[in-house]
Amino acid sequence: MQVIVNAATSADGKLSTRRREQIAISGAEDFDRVDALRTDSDAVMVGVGTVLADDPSLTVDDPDRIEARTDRGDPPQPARVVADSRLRTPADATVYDDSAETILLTSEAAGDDAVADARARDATVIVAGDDRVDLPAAVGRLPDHGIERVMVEGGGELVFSLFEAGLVDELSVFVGSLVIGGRDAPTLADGDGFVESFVDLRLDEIERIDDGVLLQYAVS
Ligand SMILES: NC(=O)C1=CN([C@@H]2O[C@H](COP(=O)(O)OP(=O)(O)OC[C@H]3O[C@@H](n4cnc5c(N)ncnc54)[C@H](O)[C@@H]3O)[C@@H](O)[C@H]2O)C=CC1
Ligand SMILES: Nc1nc(O)c(N)c(N[C@@H]2O[C@H](COP(=O)(O)O)[C@@H](O)[C@H]2O)n1
Repeated sequence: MQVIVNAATSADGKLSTRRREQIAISGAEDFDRVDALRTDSDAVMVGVGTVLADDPSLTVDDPDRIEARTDRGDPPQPARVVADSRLRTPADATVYDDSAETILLTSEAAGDDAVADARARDATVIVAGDDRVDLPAAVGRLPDHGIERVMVEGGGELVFSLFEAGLVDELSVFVGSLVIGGRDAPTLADGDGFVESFVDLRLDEIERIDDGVLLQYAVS
C-alpha cells in the first residue's frame, strides 16, 4: 500500500480559514497537477470534515486522463474513500453520486442503522475501530477492493492521524503566496500534534508553480 498526502497551504501553513470554508490556494497549474495525481491513484481519500466543509467530488476532470485510465484497464475514476467515524457524510453529498465507487471507513460508534443506510446508497462500508476509525486496520483492508495507491487530500485531522500511524509514504505541499492566519484555522497536520519523535521528511523536489512553490517529500 502506498499513501501519498497532497495539500495546498498558505505561507503560514493553513489549509483554510477559521470558517473552514473551501478556498482556492492552488492556481490552475497546481489544480491540473492534482488532477494528474488523482488519475494515477486507485483512490482519493479525505476526512469527513472535508466532506462537510467542501462537498468535494474527488474525481478526475480531464476526459483524456479518464480515457487513459480505462485504456490501462482501471475504472474510469479512482474510488473515493472517506474516513467517517460516525457516518456523518450527508445523504446528498457529492461523494454519493454515481460517478465513482465510494468507500466509507467507519467505526463501531456509527451503529448498524447508519451502516445499513450508507450501504443502501451503494457505498462500501469498512468498519474498523471502536470510537474512531482504526486507520491501520481500515487502510489495510483497501487492497481487498483493488486499492494499492491512495492519494489523501486532507484535511488536517486525518493527515495528522495518518502520520501518527506511520502510514504516509510521500507528502506534496503546494505553498501559495498568501497568509491566512487564525489560531483556529486548520493546518496541514492538526490532531494533538507531536511533542517528540517528529516525522522526518526528505525533501526530494522543489518546483515553482503558479504563484507558489511545490514541495515534494518522502517520509524517511
Ligand atoms: N487546502 C487544502 O488542500 C485542503 C483543505 N481542506 C480544508 O480542511 C478543513 C477540513 O479539515 P478537518 O476539519 O481537519 O477535517 P478532516 O477532513 O481531516 O476530517 C476529520 C474527521 O475525520 C474523521 N476521522 C475518522 N477517523 C479518523 C482518525 N483516525 N483520525 C482523524 N480523523 C478521523 C473524524 O470524524 C474527524 O472529525 C476544511 O476547512 C477544508 O476546506 C481539506 C482538504 C484539502
Ligand atoms: N490542491 C488543492 N488546492 C486547493 O487550493 C484546495 N482548496 C484543495 N482542496 C481539496 O480539493 C478538494 C476539492 O475537490 P473537487 O475539486 O471538488 O474534486 C477539496 O475537498 C480538498 O480536498 N486542494
